[in-house]
Amino acid sequence: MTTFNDTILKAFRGEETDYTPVWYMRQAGRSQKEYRELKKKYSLFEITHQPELCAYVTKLPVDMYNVDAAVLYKDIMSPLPAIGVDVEIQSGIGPVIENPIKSLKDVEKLGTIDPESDVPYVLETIRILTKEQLQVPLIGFSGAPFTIASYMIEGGPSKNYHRTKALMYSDPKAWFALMDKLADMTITYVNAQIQAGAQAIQIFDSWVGALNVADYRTYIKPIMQHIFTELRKNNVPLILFGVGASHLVKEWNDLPVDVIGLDWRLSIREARNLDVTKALQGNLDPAFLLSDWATVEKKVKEIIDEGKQYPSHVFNLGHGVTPEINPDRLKKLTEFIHTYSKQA
Ligand SMILES: O=C(O)CCc1c2[nH]c(c1CC(=O)O)Cc1[nH]c(c(CC(=O)O)c1CCC(=O)O)Cc1[nH]c(c(CC(=O)O)c1CCC(=O)O)Cc1[nH]c(c(CCC(=O)O)c1CC(=O)O)C2
Repeated sequence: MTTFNDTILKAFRGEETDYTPVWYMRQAGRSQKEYRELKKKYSLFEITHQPELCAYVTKLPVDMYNVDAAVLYKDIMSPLPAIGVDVEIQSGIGPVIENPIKSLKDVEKLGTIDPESDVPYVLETIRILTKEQLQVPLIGFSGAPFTIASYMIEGGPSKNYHRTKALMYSDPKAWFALMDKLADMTITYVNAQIQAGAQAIQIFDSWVGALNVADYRTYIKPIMQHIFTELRKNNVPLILFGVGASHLVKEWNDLPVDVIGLDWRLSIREARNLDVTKALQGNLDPAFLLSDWATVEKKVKEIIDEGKQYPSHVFNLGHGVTPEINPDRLKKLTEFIHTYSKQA
């Protein structure tokens, strides 16, 4: 019987580790053929509503790639039906919301989440994984208010978030009411994941990089401060991640988080030069995984070397695994990260 490997939790907490631990955003599903077979029969929501099946999908990459953590298979949209938002994931489009938020009146109609009755299957999946199946930590997650709000206001994926920003600028009352509702949802939902057994949490603020620093401070930072202050009471590591948000990393560094997740736009060295003091996670551009192996190796060594000069770094991609990435590549990459970082 193998023993529980908590290396990644140490790294999340800023402690030094024997090697650089690694997990990949969107490591579950996507490129795996076992998952694609399942997807012929079931939708994302159908999988996540069946705890045994969802646990299987979550654990698959841990077994296949030997990564140092599992990340729960579900979407950032998963808790929305509980607060009264009709969301559907449409193939080729992404999440689609029929009745977008337009005003304070719409915000006031939103309800609250009661995880034990609204999403019992999420909690059951976590229990199965952490009590029975995993020998590595399970990372739970939630979307952050800006990113979730962008889908709720735009009605689906967006390129420029114009409707979202227009509501934010023109109707602060509606905006802050929406932020408060989503902050409450996030806190309640994440607390329940932790109580069920999740050992670390990533908050995806994937699209907040669309805001400038001044607007981040006015419209978002106080809400994020509140969320992380509440979540911190659980004493599990907290990771904050966003895409195209290099200009915000100094703001993030002020928040009570343990780890900052970088995409590929800012190197680990550059982040340190900006006086970012938190543990860092990242940041191989997923595009490298479609390159020849020598090119991958060179870049990965560079990232590990930069991370090694500071006490803690968790390897990850700069954003999620894309469906066309060959699973063998992820297996080889994980092996290389483990071996090289032990020697470096
Ligand atoms: O697959 C896509 O990314 C396209 C559709 C899309 C989804 N959520 C979405 C998007 C992007 C958008 O349209 O804005 C919207 C979405 N989901 C998510 C994020 C956060 C992020 O990645 O920055 C975002 C926003 C940013 C982004 O698109 O990358 C997070 C997410 N979705 C999902 C997971 C779980 C997982 O992959 O294990 C996770 C998070 C955990 C992790 O990183 O591992 C799962 C998910 N969401 C979704 C799908 C496709 C399901 C289907 O086609 O039936 C799937 C499953 C799959 O990839 O096979 C739908």
